[in-house]
Amino acid sequence: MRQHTLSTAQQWDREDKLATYRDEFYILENTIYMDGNSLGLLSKRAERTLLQLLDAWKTLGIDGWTEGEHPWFYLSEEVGKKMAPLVGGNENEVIATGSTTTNLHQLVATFYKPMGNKTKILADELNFPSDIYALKSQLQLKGYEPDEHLIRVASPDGRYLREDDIIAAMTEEVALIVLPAVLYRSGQVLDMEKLTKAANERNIPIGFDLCHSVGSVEHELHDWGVDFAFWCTYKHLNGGPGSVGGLFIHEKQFGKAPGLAGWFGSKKASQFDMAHTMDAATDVGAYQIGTPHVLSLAPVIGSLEMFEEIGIEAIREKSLKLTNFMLALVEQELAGAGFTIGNPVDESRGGHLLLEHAEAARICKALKQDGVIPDFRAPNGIRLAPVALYNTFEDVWYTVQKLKVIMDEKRYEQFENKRGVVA
Ligand SMILES: Cc1ncc(COP(=O)(O)O)c(C=O)c1O
Ligand SMILES: Nc1ccccc1C(=O)C[C@H](N)C(=O)O
Repeated sequence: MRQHTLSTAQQWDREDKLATYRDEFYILENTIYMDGNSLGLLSKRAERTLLQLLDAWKTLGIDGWTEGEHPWFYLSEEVGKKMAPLVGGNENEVIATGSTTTNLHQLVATFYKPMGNKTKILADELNFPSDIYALKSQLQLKGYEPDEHLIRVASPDGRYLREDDIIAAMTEEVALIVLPAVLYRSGQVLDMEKLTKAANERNIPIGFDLCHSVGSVEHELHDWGVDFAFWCTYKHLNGGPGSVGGLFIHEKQFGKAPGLAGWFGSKKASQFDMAHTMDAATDVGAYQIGTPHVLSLAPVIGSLEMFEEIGIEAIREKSLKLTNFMLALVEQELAGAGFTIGNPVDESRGGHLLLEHAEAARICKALKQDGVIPDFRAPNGIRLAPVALYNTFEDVWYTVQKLKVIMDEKRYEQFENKRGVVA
């Protein structure tokens, strides 16, 4: 295998067509940031649009809803249109609203229609806990025992899921399917097209959690026939802590009454008629509930400009090159250090890698002390996400070099092998 050196990284940085975007971000001083899959960094454009919206509040007051550069009343739809290419949706199929978990509640409340023996929700045992909590509580609301009615497809190895196992679980009893697009730990990308085809053939509504895939991998939700999807904008989309989430509804489902109704789901023209009979929007807009969190949406406007300029294909291409490089370096520099690669080594992975190690919690602490920000996921995972928009190949090189020193010198031993509060 070809031996990589620092000059390989420098050469690739010189050739990188996206290199200039790094200057658009606030790069933390003396830090290599590898945690864009939990919280992406602030860009100057995101800061600009946040300040613009604050200024609209300052100078326009209530009229900010309909005036100014980004009138707040139409913002959720406008940002939705800008996200549509990232998920492969039509413009009227995507909206910026809510948060991942609240959107999932809305979607299950809308699409889960148990009838007769068809009462089960199909999920998987590796999904993010919040999704599982939401699904269980929705079952409970309908009077079903979650342990009996939530099917969680098993993983053969605790890392990956097999699409064929999921398809085999799509039985007559299943009323709804909710799956991740990219697994939050292993980074596996599920074959959404294949799963959707199988679900459509069985007439079971299927939806995906795109938290770890949006802004990092390509999707064709409309063409695949996916019924719904939901995601956050604070990871790969760099929208900031708690930024507003995203929601996709396939047009074949338009007209379905939202399970959780609220006045922002009304047609724009009739919302302020204040009638007690809701005149719901005819597209994805119907699934909004209340007043949008405008200031948490504001940074997303600026951030998405970059995605629009570059296109997701070029982002995915660089992301894969970065993670391929990191994988090659792990193999070259860290053999014998006790790491297990916990992500797919082929390209069926999203934008992050997972290194497993019994000492992972304290290795993460040692990395942080050395200026590299990873995140730890219990019980033994180190997630590293070199982000196409702002990380360099040199960042990847130094991350692995620092890890090598930490392992060679056992520098992690000065820390307790216990996780921090959030990472
Ligand atoms: C896959 C996945 N689903 C759901 C969530 C929960 O999202 P939120 O807290 O924005 O509702 C997260 C991360 O927090 C996640 O990674
Ligand atoms: N929302 C957060 C708030 C605080 C700290 C982390 C998060 C994350 O999003 C973690 C992420 N969902 C994960 O895949 O682990």
